[in-house]
Amino acid sequence: MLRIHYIFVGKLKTPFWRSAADHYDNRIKRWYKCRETIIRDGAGKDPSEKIAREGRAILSKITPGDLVICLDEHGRTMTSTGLAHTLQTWFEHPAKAPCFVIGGAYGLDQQVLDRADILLSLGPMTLPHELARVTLLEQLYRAGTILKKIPYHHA
Ligand SMILES: C[S@@+](CC[C@H](N)C(=O)[O-])C[C@H]1O[C@@H](n2cnc3c(N)ncnc32)[C@H](O)[C@@H]1O
Repeated sequence: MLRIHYIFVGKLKTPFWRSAADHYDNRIKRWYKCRETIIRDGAGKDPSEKIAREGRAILSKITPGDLVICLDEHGRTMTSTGLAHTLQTWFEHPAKAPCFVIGGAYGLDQQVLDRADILLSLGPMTLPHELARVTLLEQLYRAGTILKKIPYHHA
């Protein structure tokens, strides 16, 4: 089964984000073996310390088999069809599995961004990390339906 790894900072605490994420996650899991790594929100009041602590934890969870895709509003944008086809090419790389990384409230540490193979933007506006997570999952579900020719994406 094709694999996807997620690294997310913080648990989804708000019930409606949790429920929306589960909705797409349960569908994606029919096709792909998904592994979710949750990084604890960095303790402390100083945002730069939090980001640095979270960054170290994220880097420690990335394995050599991960193709690192950091979600970042300054990254490259793709259409949903483009993501589907790109996902297909990532899946064809036998030694690597796509690993999607989403930061916490203050974003991702520069060292994590530097480790990324790809920076992927969901659009130029800044989303709360919970919504970025749900949007990513919906787009991965959509990509799966495009690849499997399931009538969900009507472009
Ligand atoms: C609240 S945002 C952090 C914003 C912060 N200003 C920054 O420097 O990144 C939390 C996380 O959600 C993700 N995110 C938010 N908006 C995004 C977008 N438009 N495209 C891709 N990822 C986004 C990123 O992974 C980001 O680290």
